[in-house]
Amino acid sequence: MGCGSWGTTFAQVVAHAGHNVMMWGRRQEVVDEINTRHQNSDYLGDIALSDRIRATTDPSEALAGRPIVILAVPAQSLRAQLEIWKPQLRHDAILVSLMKGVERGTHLRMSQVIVEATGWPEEQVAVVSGPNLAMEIAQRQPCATVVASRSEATAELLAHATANSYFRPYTNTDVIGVELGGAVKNVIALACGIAEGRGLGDNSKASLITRGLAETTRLAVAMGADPQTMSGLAGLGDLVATCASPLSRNHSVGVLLGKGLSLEEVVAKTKQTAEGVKSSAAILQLAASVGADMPITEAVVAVIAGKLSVEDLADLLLSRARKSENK
Ligand SMILES: NC(=O)C1=CN([C@@H]2O[C@H](COP(=O)(O)OP(=O)(O)OC[C@H]3O[C@@H](n4cnc5c(N)ncnc54)[C@H](O)[C@@H]3O)[C@@H](O)[C@H]2O)C=CC1
Ligand SMILES: O=C(CO)COP(=O)(O)O
Repeated sequence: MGCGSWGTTFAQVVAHAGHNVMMWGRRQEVVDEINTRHQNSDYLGDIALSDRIRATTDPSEALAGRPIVILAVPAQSLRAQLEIWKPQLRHDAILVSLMKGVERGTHLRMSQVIVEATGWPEEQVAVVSGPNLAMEIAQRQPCATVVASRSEATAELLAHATANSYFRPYTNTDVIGVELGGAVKNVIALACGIAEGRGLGDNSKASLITRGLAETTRLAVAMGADPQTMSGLAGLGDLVATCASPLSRNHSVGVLLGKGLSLEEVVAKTKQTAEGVKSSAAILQLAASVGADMPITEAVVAVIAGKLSVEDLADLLLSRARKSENK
């Protein structure tokens, strides 16, 4: 459900794992191009899509009778979409989130939004998160990911359904850690992009990545996650990929902010979803509710809100009281 970069690329992953896939998209021209030319040129250039993939703008055609439903719309639109889609879902369908965000207002992770909006049991919900830049995967470059569900059997089933010659899923039952790793790395990537846009080098970015992992871990553990998840693919793995890659939309938004563009100017230039822009404040509020200190996230939220200039960001972080690294 969603014909953007990741929805389309993931459909290709599933097709290459040997399954037929029906995609739902909002725009008729995108759906037509997938069906007739086997391409989604707006998002994936001239990548050839598998013949196993078909698309429709009709949600009931996409959903009716499907045993696995994969959700790939922007995080902040998920709840409204699920309210429309819920009546068409097969009662035993497994619902899978590909999204990396936290809902504004409720501070809920995407799997929690799914459970709340559909009434589905947690055991029928899974999430996929890891170092998975869509364009690299569309080019069949090898990578790994994490498929997480409260139910080991659900995670196993989905790993089986998605594993192919270039995509290696690992299972995990720590849904909290996997989802928070994915959501917070977008905020740290914004910070790394800002540093890059300001002309700072690799020491600054490595410091942000490492301390970013420390604050992600603080939040995740306070929410009940396993700290080991944070040194895995959905934690460190995705953080490194997103903070380093020019393919990352969050990273790219940060670079433009760092170069001095206003948020409005950057948003106007950015066609695709950069979840960190909208999720960062929700993540900070969630952290405040459990007493987790997240100084990099706080600084990014202040930049996005126009309360801190990019020139002052590094000074703010460096002027904090010194402390022990491991506390
Ligand atoms: N692109 C990537 O490399 C990866 C993206 N993700 C996550 O996947 C999720 C989706 O991202 P992408 O597919 O990359 O985004 P995208 O911006 O490429 O595509 C989003 C899709 O959702 C549709 N859409 C936009 N607003 C909508 C609304 N209000 N209601 C319904 N549909 C709407 C768009 O038409 C588009 O088809 C995000 O949470 C992102 O963080 C996760 C891993 C990799
Ligand atoms: O989540 C991603 C890679 O794992 C994609 O990152 P962006 O959303 O910043 O492009």
